[in-house]
Amino acid sequence: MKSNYADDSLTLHTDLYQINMAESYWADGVHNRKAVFELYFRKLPFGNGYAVFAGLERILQYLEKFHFSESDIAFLSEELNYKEDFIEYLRKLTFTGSVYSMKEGEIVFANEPLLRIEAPLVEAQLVETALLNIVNYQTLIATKASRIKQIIKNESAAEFGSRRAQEMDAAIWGSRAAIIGGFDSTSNVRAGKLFDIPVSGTHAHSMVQAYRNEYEAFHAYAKRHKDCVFLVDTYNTLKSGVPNAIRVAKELGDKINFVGIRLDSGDIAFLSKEARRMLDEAGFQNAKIIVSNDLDEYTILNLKAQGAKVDSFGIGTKLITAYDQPALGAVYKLVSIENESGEMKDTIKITANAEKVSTPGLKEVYRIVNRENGKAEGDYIVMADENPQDEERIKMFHPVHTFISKFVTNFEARQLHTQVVDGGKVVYKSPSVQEMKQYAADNLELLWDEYKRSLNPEEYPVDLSKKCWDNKMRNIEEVRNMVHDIENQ
Ligand SMILES: Nc1ncnc2c1ncn2[C@@H]1O[C@H](COP(=O)(O)OP(=O)(O)OP(=O)(O)O)[C@@H](O)[C@H]1O
Ligand SMILES: O=P(O)(O)OC[C@H]1O[C@H](OP(=O)(O)OP(=O)(O)O)[C@H](O)[C@@H]1O
Ligand SMILES: O=C(O)c1cccnc1
Repeated sequence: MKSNYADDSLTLHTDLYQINMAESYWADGVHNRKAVFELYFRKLPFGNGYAVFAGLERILQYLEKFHFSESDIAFLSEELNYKEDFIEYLRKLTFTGSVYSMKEGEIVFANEPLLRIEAPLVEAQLVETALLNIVNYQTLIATKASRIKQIIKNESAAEFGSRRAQEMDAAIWGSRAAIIGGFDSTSNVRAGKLFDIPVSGTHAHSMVQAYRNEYEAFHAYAKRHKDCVFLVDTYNTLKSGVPNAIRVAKELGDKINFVGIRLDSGDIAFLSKEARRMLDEAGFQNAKIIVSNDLDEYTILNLKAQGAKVDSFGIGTKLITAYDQPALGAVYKLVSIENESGEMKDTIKITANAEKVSTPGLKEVYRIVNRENGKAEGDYIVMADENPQDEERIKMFHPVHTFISKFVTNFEARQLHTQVVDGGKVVYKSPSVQEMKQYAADNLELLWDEYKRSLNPEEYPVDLSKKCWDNKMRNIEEVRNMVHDIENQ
């Protein structure tokens, strides 16, 4: 590493092109035009029917501290040769905009804004990379954790992934995201300290190997630890590990709290059933069986189908690396910008793929909850000056296949965005991580089971209001006309 900069900041944690665009905006005098960007993803990960939003707390920390430090400025000026006048401008730059966001733990879907940034163009542009980086990872892991927990259901889930995470930041923030998604504990001690989340752990094969003798190793562990989980698969699970665990537990009696055993290899279904029988026969009906070894929602579902006797699952690699889908693919799109006369004008990004066309304008997202059954009918995106709660009956229709529609009455429209930053000041206090976890669990209750199943879930409706849809069509038409005019020039 070149140097340990004492004043290193996260402000340069951006793509070079953001700074290049910032320079052009500034030189052209449009940098302070008010811009509105939305952050959203287009497709749910893992084939899941919903996602769990996470990342806001780190975004707030980042935005609050957003400024170019002396060493940042020196790098831009001396190494990247930005001109002095622009450098002087950057020196004083902070984030002065406003941010509206989903709460962490919110159940979210494709094509709805998770965050809305309203800020001077240059500021909103410069923060894009970091915001996407944070939300893409944390939301992905919270979603994977929730998906796994949906299969686990009542048994406990421990996050064991630090050694396999994509470096240290991912381990720490991934542990936190796992708890938000429904996990009960993490093995990462620093995550426990930073986020006040439960830490849990057993011991590794190395301890048994170090003593060579399994029985002695368990004894040594029990000498210093009241709560004991013995890892029983170092030599032979059923012939040595489980008998040694039982022997030590019997010998030490009340001196320890024999929590149980951990299985980490072999046929977990078979071994767990046999181990359960042996523990029960020895009088340890309350001893728990913890299992680990490359687990994910698929293996866990399969183990359950085989009647495996498991009380707790330890899950590392496949959770923390989002093994089967390593990127969420959230994007950050400009939806409205101030023109030279100070009016806000919608902007749109068009592609040949109808699903990828952005939805222009300043918008709000509501969750439409049926008052009769307490279940969500879908999410409803409206223009900012609309309030669905003022209406008696709303028509919800699919934004691409518009013939798919339904009328909803007797509903509650819950606004999903909260203002979290106002004029550069953070105005939101993050709840505890445990509260976020509870919030996610409570909000999952709003969904019919059909949206929550892990295989081929039903598509949850995320619809546009008529006004929002008309506005989108008008913008598409305007762009078409513009392209047509250029073609005919
Ligand atoms: N009964 C089972 N049904 C389905 N999958 C299982 C079952 N038991 C174990 N598995 C899974 O099979 C995969 C392969 O386990 P494998 O047998 O290769 O591990 P191992 O060789 O015993 O242990 P190690 O990790 O030390 O190599 C793991 O993901 C494990 O969780
Ligand atoms: O399997 P994961 O879901 O990633 O969970 C974490 C794994 O980390 C530990 O073993 P380690 O990887 O150190 O060695 P092992 O694979 O040889 O058991 C532990 O015993 C788990 O198997
Ligand atoms: O505590 C454990 O058993 C543990 C922690 C991290 C990785 N594997 C296992």
